[in-house]
Amino acid sequence: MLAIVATLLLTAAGVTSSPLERRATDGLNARAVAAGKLYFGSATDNGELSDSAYVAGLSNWADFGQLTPGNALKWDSIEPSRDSFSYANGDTIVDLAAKNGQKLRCHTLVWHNQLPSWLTSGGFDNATLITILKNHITNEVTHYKGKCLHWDVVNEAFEEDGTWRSSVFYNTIGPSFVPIAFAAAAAADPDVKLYYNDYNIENAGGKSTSTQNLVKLVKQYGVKIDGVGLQSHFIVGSTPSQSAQQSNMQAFIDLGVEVAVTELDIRTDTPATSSAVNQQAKDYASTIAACKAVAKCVGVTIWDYTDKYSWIPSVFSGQGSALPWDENLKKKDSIYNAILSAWGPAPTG
Ligand SMILES: O[C@@H]1[C@@H](O)[C@H](O[C@@H]2CO[C@@H](O[C@@H]3CO[C@@H](O)[C@H](O)[C@H]3O)[C@H](O)[C@H]2O)OC[C@H]1O
Repeated sequence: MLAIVATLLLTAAGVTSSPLERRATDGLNARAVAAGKLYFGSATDNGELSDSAYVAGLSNWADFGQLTPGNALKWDSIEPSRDSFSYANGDTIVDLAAKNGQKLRCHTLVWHNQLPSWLTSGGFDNATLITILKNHITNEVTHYKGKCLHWDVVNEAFEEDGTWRSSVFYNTIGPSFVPIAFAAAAAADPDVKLYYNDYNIENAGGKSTSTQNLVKLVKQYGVKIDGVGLQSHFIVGSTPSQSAQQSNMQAFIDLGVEVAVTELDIRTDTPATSSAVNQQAKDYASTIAACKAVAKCVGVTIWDYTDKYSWIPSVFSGQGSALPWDENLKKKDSIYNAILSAWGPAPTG
């Protein structure tokens, strides 16, 4: 009723909404929220924030209700020298999300990559490395206390066959580096949701089973773990089916945690053919539909929203074109509309 009165008053005053303004109430995030999810979001990075057209798209809440810093919160960025913390890049993205009314996924505290050399080459013994680990987590989580919806506490602890990954943390401390990390994060911010995050765990298999065992391990230590992040870096045409993704999500949920799709992109050989783009639209839709169908899948994040800033071509030679916006920031209608439809009806009122 209020909306009708407001519309009548605005119309009487000669103010009518353009198609663009009407559209701004609908979008990828608006549909996710209408479907009962917390957000549809995008990763971003500091270098891209000087591109005003990019920032305008990223800041559109109707499409993106959550931001994830792609690099700014990693160890080499935050603690480049021992016990010297540098929050400027992280704060820039945290402040942008707050200004836009967007939630924040904080990524990531403990990962084998993007570590400073003082840490990897320090030759620290078990006790000293545990002190360093706790100090890093306590300092960073305290700095962002109250700002993050989720923290990816530990990222990618397993090899492809599901065995523990060789890393400075595992090699020195053993598997208990994981519960130690979660305990330090929980102590620094008791309200933030704490996640384990990995790739190739979106389907049943050895790596997913090992991740389920990790959830049990953290709980056996009496330590809080709230969620598992399914990165979902997929290849066009070989993404897991919707039902495979759903049953895998459910296996985690049955252990008492929630799940989120945290880094979705679907790469193809470049230049992309029209049949690849059509298949990508179907593949995006099946992941969205899986998350929609599983109540405790809380949201979906794409790993940046435009091919202009995708990490894929720099890592997978000859591949790319993995995101719903192209290199000119132009929306790929078939993919965008497939995601909209998979979330379901537009919000009303
Ligand atoms: O030169 C480096 C550059 O290599 C670095 O690239 C980032 C690498 O990490 C990417 O995110 C990861 C994607 O895979 C998942 O497995 C991880 O969870 C993510 O963190 C990120 O998108 C790239 O930009 O960036 C910093 C440069 O100095």
